Amino acid sequence: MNQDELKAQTGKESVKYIKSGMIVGLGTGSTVRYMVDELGKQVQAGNLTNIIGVTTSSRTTKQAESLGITIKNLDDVDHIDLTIDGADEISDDFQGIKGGGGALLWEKIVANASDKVMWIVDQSKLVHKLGKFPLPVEVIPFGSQHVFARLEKKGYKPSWRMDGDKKFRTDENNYIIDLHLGEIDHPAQLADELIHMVGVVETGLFLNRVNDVIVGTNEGPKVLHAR
Ligand SMILES: O=C(CO)[C@H](O)[C@H](O)COP(=O)(O)O
Repeated sequence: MNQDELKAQTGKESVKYIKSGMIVGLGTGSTVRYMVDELGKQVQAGNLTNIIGVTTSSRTTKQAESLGITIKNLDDVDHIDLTIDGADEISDDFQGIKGGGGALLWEKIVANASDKVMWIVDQSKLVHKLGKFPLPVEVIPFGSQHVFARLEKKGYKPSWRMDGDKKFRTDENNYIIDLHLGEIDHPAQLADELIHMVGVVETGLFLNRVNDVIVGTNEGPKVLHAR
């Protein structure tokens, strides 16, 4: 199976964990698109009822609403039962890098409000150590060139996330700086250092945040329990 077929497999499989009446966090990305498509089908068929979705990006909101899934703002619900989201890398000890799609800030806020978090990935996302995938760091535009320079001085090999010939803008109108780090030996220490840099809003390091992972493999979907 190619990567896209594996993404479709895990996306579809994850909908089996959604039950009628649930408030569901809907992630962002190409794997999540398959999950939202399948959820839409189940809602339209009447197999899943009273589902409320809380989205992690304007892109997912648009897709979910077009399929007839009821969407509420995070502040209009008191909790989320289950959030299903993609990931860019997952290490042996279930730490993750997210934000390849630029939605890391809302994704982390939604994950924090969730009773359970499930990541859906194809097998290529499983790594021994994090860091091959560039680490996204969301920064506010004001003074961001100085943040960039500081990251460069630290040897973190930053690059601006681009959208054509303009800097990419997140749903909060911020920029993303991607760090090309190579293997990250101490992710918690790095997350702590980055979040304390003035101007940094959030990082794509998702540490101790996932409960279950569904991996799309050639032998079918595999469920891994993180905690
Ligand atoms: O974190 C994300 C978006 O901000 C995505 O979940 C992550 O980039 C994985 O995307 P895809 O399923 O397209 O590979």
